[in-house]
Amino acid sequence: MTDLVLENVHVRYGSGASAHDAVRDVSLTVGSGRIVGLVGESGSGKSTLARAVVGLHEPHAGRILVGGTDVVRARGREAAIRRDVQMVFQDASSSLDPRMTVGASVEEALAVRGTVARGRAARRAEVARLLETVELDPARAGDLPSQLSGGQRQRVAVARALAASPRVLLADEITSALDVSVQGTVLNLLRKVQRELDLTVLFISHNLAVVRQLCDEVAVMKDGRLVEAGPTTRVIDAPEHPYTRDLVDAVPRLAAPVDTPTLHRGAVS
Ligand SMILES: Nc1ncnc2c1ncn2[C@@H]1O[C@H](COP(=O)(O)OP(=O)(O)OP(=O)(O)O)[C@@H](O)[C@H]1O
Repeated sequence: MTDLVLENVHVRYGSGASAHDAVRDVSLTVGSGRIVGLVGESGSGKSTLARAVVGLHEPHAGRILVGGTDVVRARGREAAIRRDVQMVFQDASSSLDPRMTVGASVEEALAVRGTVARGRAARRAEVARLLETVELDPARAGDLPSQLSGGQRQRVAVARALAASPRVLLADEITSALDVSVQGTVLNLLRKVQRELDLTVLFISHNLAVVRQLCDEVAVMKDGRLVEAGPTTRVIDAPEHPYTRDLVDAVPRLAAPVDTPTLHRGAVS
C-alpha cells in the first residue's frame, strides 16, 4: 500500500529577479492504488510537479511523501525509495536510445535500478516477462526503436519504468504524441498494469475525456496552483472553480457523458 502525498510543494526556477515559481503551495494526495488525473492549461506547472516527485527538480519548499517516506530527504541515500517512483514521458522516441535494441533498453533499466542482478539468463527472462506485461511480443527484443510504431515505443517506455518494480507511476501526457487510433490501446495498457500491479498513478493529461474515463479523481492546476480537486465525476460534471468550468466547457462532448470508443472502462483488454 503506497500513497503519494504532496504537502505545500513549491518549485522555483531560477533565482533572484529571474525567479519563477512554477508550482506554488500544492497539496495533493494520490491514494494507494488510485489513478488521479492532473489537468490544466499548458504552462500551469503539471510537468514541473511530476518532475519534482521523481527528483528531476528539487522542490523549493514542501514535502513529497511516498508511502510515508519523505523522498526529497531520502533521495541519494536510499535507492529503493528512488525506484519506488517511476515516470513515463510524452515522447518515447526521445527517452529511448535509438541505437539500443528494445531488449537492451529494458535490460539497462533492470541493471541500473538493480532489480535483477543474477546473471544474463535471469535478466533476459525478466526482459521477456516485462515485454509480455506491456503486450509486446518478446521476439521484438532485438528490434531497434525505429522498427516499432509510436504506440509500441511507448509500451517499451512503460516496460522500462516497470523494470524498477515501482509502486507509484507518473504518466506525463503519455498518449499525446500518438495517433488517436493507438491512444486507447496504450491507455488500456496503463489501466491493465495499474490494476495488476496495484500501482498508484498520477496521470497528467490535456484530454479531459480520457481523464473522465480513466481517473478516480482529478486535480486542476492553474498558474502553478491547485484550484480544484475531487472525484472525477464531481469535478467534471459540477465544477466549482470558474477555471475548471472553462476547461470543461471547452470540450463540448463532456457536457453529456460518452464512451471513449477505444477505452474500455469495465473489461481490461
Ligand atoms: N527548465 C525550466 N526552466 C525555467 N522555467 C521552466 C522550465 N520548465 C518549465 N518552466 C516554466 O514553468 C512553468 C510550468 O511549466 P510546466 O512544463 O511544468 O507546465 P505544464 O503544465 O506541464 O505545461 P505543458 O502542459 O505544456 O507540458 C511554465 O511557465 C514554464 O515556462
